[in-house]
Amino acid sequence: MSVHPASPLPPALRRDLEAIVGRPWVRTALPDRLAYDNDCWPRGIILTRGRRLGVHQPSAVVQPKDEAEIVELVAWARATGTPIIPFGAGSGVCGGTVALDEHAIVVDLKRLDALLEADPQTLLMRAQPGLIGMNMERELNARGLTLGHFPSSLYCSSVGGYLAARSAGQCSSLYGKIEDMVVSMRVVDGRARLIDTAASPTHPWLEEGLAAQDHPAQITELMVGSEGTLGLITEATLRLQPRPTRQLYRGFEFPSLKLALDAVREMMQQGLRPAVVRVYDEFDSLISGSRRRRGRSSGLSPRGDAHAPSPGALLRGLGKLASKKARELGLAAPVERLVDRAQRELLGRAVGQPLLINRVAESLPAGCLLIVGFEGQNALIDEEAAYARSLLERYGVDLGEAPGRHWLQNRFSVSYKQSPMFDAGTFVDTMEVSTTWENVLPLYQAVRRAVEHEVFIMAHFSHVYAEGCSIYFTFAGFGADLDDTLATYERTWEQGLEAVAAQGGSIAHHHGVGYSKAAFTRHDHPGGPALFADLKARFDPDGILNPSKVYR
Ligand SMILES: Cc1cc2nc3c(=O)[nH]c(=O)nc-3n(C[C@H](O)[C@H](O)[C@H](O)COP(=O)(O)OP(=O)(O)OC[C@H]3O[C@@H](n4cnc5c(N)ncnc54)[C@H](O)[C@@H]3O)c2cc1C
Repeated sequence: MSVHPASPLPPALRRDLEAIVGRPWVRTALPDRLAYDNDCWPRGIILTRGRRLGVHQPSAVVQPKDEAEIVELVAWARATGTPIIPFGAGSGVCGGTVALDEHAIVVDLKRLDALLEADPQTLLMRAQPGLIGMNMERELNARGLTLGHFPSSLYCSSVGGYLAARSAGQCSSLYGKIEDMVVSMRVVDGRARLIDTAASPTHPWLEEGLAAQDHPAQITELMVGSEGTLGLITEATLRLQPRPTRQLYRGFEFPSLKLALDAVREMMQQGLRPAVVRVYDEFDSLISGSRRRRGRSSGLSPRGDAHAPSPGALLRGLGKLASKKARELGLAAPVERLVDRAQRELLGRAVGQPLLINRVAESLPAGCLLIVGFEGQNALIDEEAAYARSLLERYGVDLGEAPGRHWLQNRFSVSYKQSPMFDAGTFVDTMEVSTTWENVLPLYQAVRRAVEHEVFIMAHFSHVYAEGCSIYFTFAGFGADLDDTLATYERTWEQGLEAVAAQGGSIAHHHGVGYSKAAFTRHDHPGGPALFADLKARFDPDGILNPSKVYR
């Protein structure tokens, strides 16, 4: 392991930065730079576990305290040609905050963490970008309010990060994605101009012949999802909701994935608005324990949110699969016991046999689990939930409230259990794509076929709309050594995203693009590169803001 300990930031530039934000808020020591070497991009985690450190370390980490300091920082970066990477909480999973140039500085916005206003009358709030989601929710809840935005990373992600990456929370079917919640923003662009998208007559855009005050919403639209490439978000005004007093969550089981998806599609197209809809494919359902029979539903234990399965869950699932297969093959009890004894060893190797396991999982006559939840203030919710229940029972079996309650209680608990898998030399990652209903199953199959030789893969379907839904693939794999693991990881992403593009799906739904998917964005928007170049010329003519992200 060799890491260059000294920052390449020249002393004179360091002094400039100290003059802007104060000495304690400029960090150039190796441990500080290594702390920002990666966000939650699994490729970076593979590198770290393989002791290959410092690949993407910035030259400095700077923490401004307010908008004025951010304006000064951007002006300084323009003058010195220094790339700037905005940083919220670093929970992004696409390498959106990694430094690709050793002179880049990270601008960490966590000191701007105030909830400035939350008005129960207008149901609007103003927040600074560094406010962590869970802290915000606690403050709002104390006032009887909620934003309604619950990404699984709620405890470790920020308001600015949500807006910059077009995030989606678990309750997006009711409350929308973050772009549906934002009213306006304050942004410092790459020319060091402060843009208030609620617009003022003296807006600098007027000089360029663009009447910003006539198009405030459009500027907000451009900035949401721009992932720090067009501006640093310094404040946002967002719509609030009264905190729900009623939460009705249930589980259902369907004989096939197709029937589960048909049921959900009909529910959405009839105009029902559940807060949460999550259909798990056969293997994910098996891991979730959906194979219990009706009437024993109190023992069900669907996983919380599935950013990635824990190694235990994955191995238990593989174990269930092996025993089930043994029973189906009519193996006598002693043989089954033998299978059991061999299981641990076999399961350890199973992750190395992705094609075999993927195909066995496909041949299972397993059912599919659905978690569906309704939230609100009054009896209308009871009626909507009852109507949904009768609709869903035409396709599948009601498992009662227990699976729904269990999911609700554990919805933030699973996502943090990936480390042991990386420690064991395997990797786990997720690929969230989206498409319209007629293409959901073909896209699901196309991606499975494309990567089934490389990794073990399963999926759930959430963030549903009248016209389609997102597919959230979880995959796990490993290689003989670090380089082999990286090669498997990269082949999986490339083959997976090529399959998504060829099948006409969108390569991202809510994790953003970052660096990892930037080479594929052109598939989603054929005219995109030219449009993006035009936007860069307007907002960031020197290309200092988060270079090589979103498009490359
Ligand atoms: C366990 C886990 C679960 C997750 N679950 C979900 C989920 O359910 N839904 C979901 O949508 N995502 C999820 N994510 C992904 C991630 O949490 C989101 O992308 C989130 O929006 C990132 O917020 P952050 O504050 O951590 O941003 P960061 O990772 O710090 O930054 C993300 C991007 O936004 C830019 N950026 C950050 N702040 C600003 C700013 N103020 N101005 C301009 N640009 C900025 C960065 O440069 C970067 O490009 C999950 C991640 C993990 C690790």
